[in-house]
Amino acid sequence: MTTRTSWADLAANSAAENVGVGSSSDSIKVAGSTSGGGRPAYVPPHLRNRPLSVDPPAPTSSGPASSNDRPGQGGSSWAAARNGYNNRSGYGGSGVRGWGGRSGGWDRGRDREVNPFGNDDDTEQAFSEQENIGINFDAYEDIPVETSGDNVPPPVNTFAEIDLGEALNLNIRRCKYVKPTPVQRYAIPISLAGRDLMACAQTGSGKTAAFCFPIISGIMRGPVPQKPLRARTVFPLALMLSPTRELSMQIHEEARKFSYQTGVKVVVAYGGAPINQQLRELERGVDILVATPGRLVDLLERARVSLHMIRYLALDEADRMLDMGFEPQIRKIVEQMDMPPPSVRQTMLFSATFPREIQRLASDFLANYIFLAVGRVGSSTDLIVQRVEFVQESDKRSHLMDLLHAQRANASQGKQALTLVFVETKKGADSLEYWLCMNGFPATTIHGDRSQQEREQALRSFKSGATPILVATDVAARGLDIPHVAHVVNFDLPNDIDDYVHRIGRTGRAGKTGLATAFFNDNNSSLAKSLADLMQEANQEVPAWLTRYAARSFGGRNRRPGGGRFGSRDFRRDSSFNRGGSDYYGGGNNAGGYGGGYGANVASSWD
Ligand SMILES: Nc1ncnc2c1ncn2[C@@H]1O[C@H](COP(=O)(O)OP(=O)(O)OP(=O)(O)O)[C@@H](O)[C@H]1O
Repeated sequence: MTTRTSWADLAANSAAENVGVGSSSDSIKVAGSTSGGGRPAYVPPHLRNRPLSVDPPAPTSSGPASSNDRPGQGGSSWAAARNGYNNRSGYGGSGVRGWGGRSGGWDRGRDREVNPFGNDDDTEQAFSEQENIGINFDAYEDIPVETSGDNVPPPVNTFAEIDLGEALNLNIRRCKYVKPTPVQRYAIPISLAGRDLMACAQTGSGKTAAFCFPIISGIMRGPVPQKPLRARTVFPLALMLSPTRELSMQIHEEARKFSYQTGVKVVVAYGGAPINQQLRELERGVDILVATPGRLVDLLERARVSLHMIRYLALDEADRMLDMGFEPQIRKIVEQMDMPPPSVRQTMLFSATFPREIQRLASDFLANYIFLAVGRVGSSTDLIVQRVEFVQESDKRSHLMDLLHAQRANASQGKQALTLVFVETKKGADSLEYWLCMNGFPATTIHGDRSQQEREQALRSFKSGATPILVATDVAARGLDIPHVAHVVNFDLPNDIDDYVHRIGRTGRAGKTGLATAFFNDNNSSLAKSLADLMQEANQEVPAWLTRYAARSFGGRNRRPGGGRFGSRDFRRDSSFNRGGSDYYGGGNNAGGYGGGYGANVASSWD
């Protein structure tokens, strides 16, 4: 067992970076709005945000306008993007429309667009010193990057190099994003060039913006959609799928910020919330639909949503979406409804982990795609200090209590960092929450047996610091971006190393440091090898007893073949794939390379 003193120091450091909770920060909202009542007609993006007059929008008269803002003009990067798009879709020819005045609101001014930055005022004041300003992106500077595929577009170093358009650039500034993260540097130019993408980058490294920016920009500049007239059916242009309700809500919130005053309308649909409210919101117009698979299938079966006009498909947490639980639903949505085929739409898959067998499945959804790995595929970021402690089942509670007491003792006055505790079962979550509360540690839970309202309330309460401990099952393991989580405790370790990677990734986000503690015992021996390997790769101290466990175990599901920095790289580069004329990817020999970027850290393609 490791010493407490060193843990306490770590906890204090991590907490010091993450303190500040106490404001009523609350970025998760219930979908939809009840205002409005009537059902206004769909207004395409190019007609929205225009003054009420029927005159065409005046071209910008001053300043270096981007091509996004000039009707009929295409900057070079956009020209490339549309070429890619037109090649695949045949939608071209109807003329790319420029963007006009951006005053006014939705629906020709009938409906005001709510400012998604408006509610953040408190949060801004409380956190502005700690958040995106001065983020330590230097931490990512020498991160290894690998790309493979045909003619990979070069990365950019700044947002200014990418012509995303004035309105989107303004929103990027409102978000206080000063420069792109490594995954954004590579993924955005690739997507803007119209290419399909399978991207793997570490937790908390900005993947959401990496797929949102090109989609929003693409819709703003795309041809005017000729949407079929079908009563009560809506035709989104982009679909973003994610595995959990809370993650879909979060993506929706982010996408709404990025698309504020661009005229691109984002709507979310997820289970557990009243469908009528979501239907009303959809009827008011939708360009980007963010959804969980189950609720989307429901909407498709009711013929309230058609995927016929989809130009962009993004799967967040793509490996999770294609594992056994979700794959049938995803196949139904992508292959058996009316979505255009891979060669017509543009598809982007993102995750921090991409097991080889899932890459193989995923390749069914992609056409001539580029594989991008930022950091080792499936690795954790070394911004997270990882500790593993040997704790018998019966000692777990008292051990957790010791950790929490140490953390409390080290917390700076009146300010408490957030702690996320992962357990295996829903019952276990409830019981641990009760016990913590009984012992003077305010806690709440999130798991699949709670109502959606309770889940949302729990997250709100945790985020605001009112209940600084959240006991969760894997429903909170992926994607959730909760500022100020200083400590993730794996009270029960997961069976799969990839789940461990996602869980600990709830801390140490966007350049900040974090701490992750795992309780290990004989029940977890099948995880020993992969855990020890992962920790070693992230330059963590591996306890001698864990190395002994690892030496004894055979790994099974969690064995990572290949080892090394790019142990789980693009599966198309496997020798078994390239032999025997596999039909997964036609052209292993003609793939172009990429030179440049991070110099020695960039692996060349198809080597
Ligand atoms: N260019 C940027 N500059 C500053 N902050 C950024 C930038 N891009 C993203 N962020 C912030 O980084 C945080 C993490 O981003 P995001 O949630 O997209 O990570 P992720 O890679 O999707 O993580 P996960 O794998 O856990 O889903 C968010 O708070 C986001 O606002």
